[in-house]
Order: sequence, then structure tokens, then C-alpha cells
Amino acid sequence: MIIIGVGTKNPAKIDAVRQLLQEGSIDAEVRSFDVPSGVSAMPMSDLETRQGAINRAKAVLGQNPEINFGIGMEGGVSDIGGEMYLCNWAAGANRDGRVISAGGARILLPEVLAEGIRSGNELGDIADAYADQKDVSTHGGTIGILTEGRITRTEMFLHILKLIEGMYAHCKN
Ligand SMILES: O=P(O)(O)OP(=O)(O)OP(=O)(O)OC[C@H]1O[C@@H](n2cnc3c(O)ncnc32)[C@H](O)[C@@H]1O
Ligand SMILES: [Mg+2]
Repeated sequence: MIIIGVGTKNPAKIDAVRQLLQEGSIDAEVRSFDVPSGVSAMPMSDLETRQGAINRAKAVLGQNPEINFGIGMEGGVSDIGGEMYLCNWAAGANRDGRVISAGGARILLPEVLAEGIRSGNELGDIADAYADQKDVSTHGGTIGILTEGRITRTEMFLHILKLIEGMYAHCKN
């Protein structure tokens, strides 16, 4: 059985990996690690967000030699024409040195959230205040709040992980 390491302790992200395995009937053990993202706590571009995902995926492989495959997931924001969008990236890293990343759906942040981030806050904290809920980032996520639950953070990352799994299948390793 292969062992998959996930570079987070956030259950909203870990659930995406579990669902991917379940839907694909893939027999694997999942271990989670609190690895550093190597980027800022609130990534401010696609480039930085993608790098955080890649750093996490690679860092997981360094945690334990038994781990066959590392997964990193990172959330951030990205400016498009002066408007701030939520963006999300994930990456996979295998023992052959192949790293594959993919990005997910993006959604415009309401100005009050964008302003909070421009003032130096983390989205997780602002989203809690905006939704009057606790721990939005470990549950449905901001995307869940902004879509009234139609797409949750877990579903969004699941979609990205399917892209990555498919790309590994396409290149056969
Ligand atoms: O424990 P980790 O894996 O770090 O999970 P996290 O919730 O902190 O998520 P990220 O580091 O990937 O995201 C960077 C920041 O953006 C926030 N964030 C990103 N996407 C979010 C979402 O959908 N809902 C709430 N916060 C989000 C998050 O709380 C952080 O402040
Ligand atoms: Mg974080």
C-alpha cells in the first residue's frame, strides 16, 4: 500500500485527499504533517500561492522515507485588474523528483474582505468576522461562505487534486 503524506493539519484540506482516494478506490494510507509553506502566511499572488503548495509537497517527502507521495495545498489571493480574487493551488511530489502543480477555481472577494487583506490581515481571520462563524478556513472555507455552500473548500481542493492525479496518470509516473 502506498503512503501519501499531506502537508497540512487543516481537516478541510485533508478531507479532499481522503475523498480523492475514496472516489478512485485507491488503497493508500494518509499521513498529515505540519510542514512550513516557505511563503508568507497570506500569499498575495498566484506565483506565491503555487510556490507554497510546491514547497509543502516537497517538504512532506523529507518527513519520513516511507512516504511515497507528497501533497501540498495552499490558498491565497491574486490581483486581476485591481480586483482581488481568492486563488488556490495544489502540488504533488513523487520520489522520482516529478512535481506537478495545478490551480483551482477563483472567486472575487467582496471589497470588505479585500480591504482587510490589503491592511495585512489573514483571510481566515477576516472570513470568520465576515461570516460571523468560527474557523471558516477549516470548514467550508471562504469559497463556501461566498457560494452559500454550493462549493466548499474541500470540494475545490478535490477538483485540483483530480487534475494532478490525472496528470500523473498521463505521464505514467
Ligand atoms: O493549516 P494550513 O494548511 O496552513 O491551512 P490554512 O487554512 O492556513 O490555509 P492556507 O495557509 O493555504 O491559506 C493562506 C491564508 O489564506 C486563508 N485562506 C485561504 N483560503 C481560504 C478559504 O477558502 N477560507 C478561509 N481562509 C482561507 C487561510 O486562512 C490563511 O490565512
Ligand atoms: Mg496557513
